Amino acid sequence: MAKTIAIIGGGNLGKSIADGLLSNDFEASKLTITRNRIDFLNAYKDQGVAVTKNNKEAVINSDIIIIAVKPYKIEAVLEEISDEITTDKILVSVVSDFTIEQISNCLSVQPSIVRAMPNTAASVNASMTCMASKNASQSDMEEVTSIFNALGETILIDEQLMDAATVLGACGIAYVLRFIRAMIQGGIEIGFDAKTANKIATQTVKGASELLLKGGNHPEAEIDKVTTPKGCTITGLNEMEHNGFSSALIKGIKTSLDKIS
Ligand SMILES: NC(=O)C1=CN([C@@H]2O[C@H](COP(=O)(O)OP(=O)(O)OC[C@H]3O[C@@H](n4cnc5c(N)ncnc54)[C@H](OP(=O)(O)O)[C@@H]3O)[C@@H](O)[C@H]2O)C=CC1
Ligand SMILES: O=C(O)[C@@H]1CCC=N1
Repeated sequence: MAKTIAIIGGGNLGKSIADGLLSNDFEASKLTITRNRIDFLNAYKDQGVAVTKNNKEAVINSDIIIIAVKPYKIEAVLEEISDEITTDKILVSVVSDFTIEQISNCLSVQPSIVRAMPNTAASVNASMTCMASKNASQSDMEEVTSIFNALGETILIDEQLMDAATVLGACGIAYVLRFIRAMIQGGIEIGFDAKTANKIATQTVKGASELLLKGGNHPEAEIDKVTTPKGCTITGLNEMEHNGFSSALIKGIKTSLDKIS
């Protein structure tokens, strides 16, 4: 990760990426972050990151440009920086619902363009990042992959699945957090103080994930190990299903996808 990086749009996701990079000992002096309200980036400035409103300057000074503005702003930003984009730079867009072709159409020259869909867990190096490209050279793709590998896990997908990746991986953080919050609320109702319920719920979610990530089993195989016949787990689990637990999640995921596409 020796190249210089600009994050255009230092908001929630842009800052998560910056936090992940800096915690991986990426040199602050090689990172530029832009946004309009640069006061909100003082913590990065204090660490030696270049903080500016000037997108053109950020692009000129950087090898890899990560665009992290809201979808309705990307066209204007690409038009603004188009003259500064050269073919030796790598353009990475984490913007949802804006295709590689649309990005390409906003540029006068064609650098390697990569669409990446990380999530806010990039800040703690635990992102799931789905990536797609059409024109990136192998070495440019390796460069981008190494950045996102440092921030968590990466997989290459067909660009057609990028909206689905946005829902499952990026929105997914919110779905899981709402699940954890409900666990905590339930934990408090059955007797724990909020802090203890939070600790038990979060570590249990981490443990369940690790069982799948490290053990490689299907979730139901692990559930079978917990459900004693006539026991409290299956009784509670079935009550959740009677109330639409799995169905609510699946419907929510489909509704999120309908909203993007
Ligand atoms: N948040 C998430 O979990 C995820 C978001 N995404 C995608 O990432 C993108 C950013 O989302 P998110 O971080 O949530 O949004 P935010 O609104 O938090 O961040 C966007 C940032 O862009 C800045 N900005 C606006 N206009 C410009 C400009 N002209 N030049 C430079 N910076 C500008 C804003 O700064 P200011 O407020 O100072 O104007 C703001 O800090 C979106 O396209 C979203 O779809 C993808 C995956 C996950
Ligand atoms: O909710 C949104 O629109 C964005 C896309 C992925 C996460 N946040």
